[in-house]
Amino acid sequence: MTLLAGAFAAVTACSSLPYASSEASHDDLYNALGQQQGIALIVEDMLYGVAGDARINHHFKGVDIVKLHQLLTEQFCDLSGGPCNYSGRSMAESHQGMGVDETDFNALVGHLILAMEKHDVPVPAQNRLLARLVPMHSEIVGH
Ligand code: HEM
Repeated sequence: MTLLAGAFAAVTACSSLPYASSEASHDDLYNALGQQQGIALIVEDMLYGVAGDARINHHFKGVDIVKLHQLLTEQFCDLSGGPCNYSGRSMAESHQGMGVDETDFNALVGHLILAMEKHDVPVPAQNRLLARLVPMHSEIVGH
């Protein structure tokens, strides 16, 4: 298991903890990610990481990356308590038939972690965003 996958597994194991039980901490997370502009840069770097990763970039062949960047930015903004409403498809619908496995999932999350590191997002805030992605795992992997 890679270090990053291990880190994600640790987050998964802790996902029942009350990370963000109040609206205030939602807003804090949005701010810690650098608001709209910071999130857009994080998503951009994550997608560059994905594009350069031969383990997973075949999944993204032919995908409209500008649109994907816009939807991911909107989704993370929404999830972190920012002033956005995610307008894309459900995770189940958009990943249906893709055959995403555990390794693919951890690889993408690894690029997200690296992008957050690059933009100096504090580790507790990184973990809070990852914890909010955990419930999507079962809709994305194994379909
Ligand atoms: C935390 C994990 C993930 C999140 C939050 C996520 C989020 C999203 C979002 C918001 C979209 C846009 C939905 C739409 O088009 O309406 C999307 C599309 C897509 N995702 Fe993911 N995703 C995740 C993991 C993965 C993984 C692991 C892969 C493959 C390695 C993947 C491959 C794709 C592809 C190829 C599309 C474009 C689908 C299309 O345009 O038809 N995703 N994802």
